[in-house]
Amino acid sequence: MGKAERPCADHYGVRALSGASPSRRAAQAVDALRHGWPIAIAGAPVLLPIETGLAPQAKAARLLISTARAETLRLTNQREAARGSDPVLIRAGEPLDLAAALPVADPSLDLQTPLKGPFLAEALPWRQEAEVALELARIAGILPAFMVAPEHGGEPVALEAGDLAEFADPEALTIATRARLPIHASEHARIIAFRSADDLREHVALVLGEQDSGKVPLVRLHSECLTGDVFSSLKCDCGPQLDAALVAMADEAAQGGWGAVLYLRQEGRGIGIINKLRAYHLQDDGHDTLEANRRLGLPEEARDFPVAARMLELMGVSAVRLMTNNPEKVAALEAAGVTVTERVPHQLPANPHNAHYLDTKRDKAGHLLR
Ligand SMILES: Nc1nc2c(ncn2[C@@H]2O[C@H](COP(=O)(O)OP(=O)(O)OP(=O)(O)O)[C@@H](O)[C@H]2O)c(=O)[nH]1
Ligand SMILES: [Zn+2]
Repeated sequence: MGKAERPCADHYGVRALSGASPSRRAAQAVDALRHGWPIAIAGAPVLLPIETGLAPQAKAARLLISTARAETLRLTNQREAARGSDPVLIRAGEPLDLAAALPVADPSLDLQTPLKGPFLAEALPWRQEAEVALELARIAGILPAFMVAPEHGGEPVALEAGDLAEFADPEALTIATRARLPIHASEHARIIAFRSADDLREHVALVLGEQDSGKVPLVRLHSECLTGDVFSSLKCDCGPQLDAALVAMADEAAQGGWGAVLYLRQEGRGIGIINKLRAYHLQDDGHDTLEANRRLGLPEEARDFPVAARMLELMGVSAVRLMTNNPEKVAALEAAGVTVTERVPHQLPANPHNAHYLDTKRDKAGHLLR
């Protein structure tokens, strides 16, 4: 990279960090990306998010995208990096503004907008920092694509690559409050709300039955699905699974046991509602649920199950009977120190709109579905 192209070259890699704690710096970086402001990860050039970028004068010849996106643009091949969410540095023939860079980031523009190529893939000496940048974009719910060292990109928020681990640390989670919550399945349900200082996603647990019964509870980890949970979307099985889990727990409570639904704010397997809806658009073009995430340059699975283990710990639960068809959930809870005494299958009837989705979960994601 030529020195003249680096704004603030004197500070490259040694940008002054604020006095904030590491997890707060990561939170500020997520906030910055969501707002369209640049970030500066120590050891890497300034990065401006292409989707949200608020810098009309910004221009850059280099862009940071994901492997999957680079494959679509025919800039790399699968052998170079196995995961679609791995970072790739590309260079355009001439500097691009944000409008010209957007089609590089957004697969929904593939057909309607010609790319300002040609692009060349370049060596990426700051790979770890680039991985952190793409992960911060995922957490912010934006497309994982950046202008690299843009001119006129604006004042960046500084952080270190290691700050992300502190931000994601489940130990930061605490119980914020509890309340009685009569629900359709049980008039005696209770709700517990959790939060952590920097990660703004607030998880909740719904508890049915008496915890002091001494029985191992029936537990369901339910990942947020706005479309399925609220609008009863037929594209997935989330809504019926949630309803059936609550009914099963009410039955359990009626028999002297108890159950808990942990409602995890990890919409779209962790990519956020907007990127999930982008994935739905790609699914309408024939891609399956995993390919669609990949084409967006996002992980196929980005949920954080250790946070669920932490919720159980805060509730005083060390062993569960887990309602799931997903062996990864069992493995993740056990890895985080929770004993899973039994996996309770949780399969609901398919419909014409979700049959292919369920087949993909069974055939490609290893879910134990018949
Ligand atoms: N990215 C993406 N997320 C989806 C899609 N369909 C459902 N989801 C999300 O997937 C999550 C539910 O995960 P599933 O894979 O259906 O089920 P699971 O929780 O892993 O497994 P079970 O415990 O067996 O139900 C929710 O966060 C949904 O929002 C999709 O097509 N794309
Ligand atoms: Zn769903």
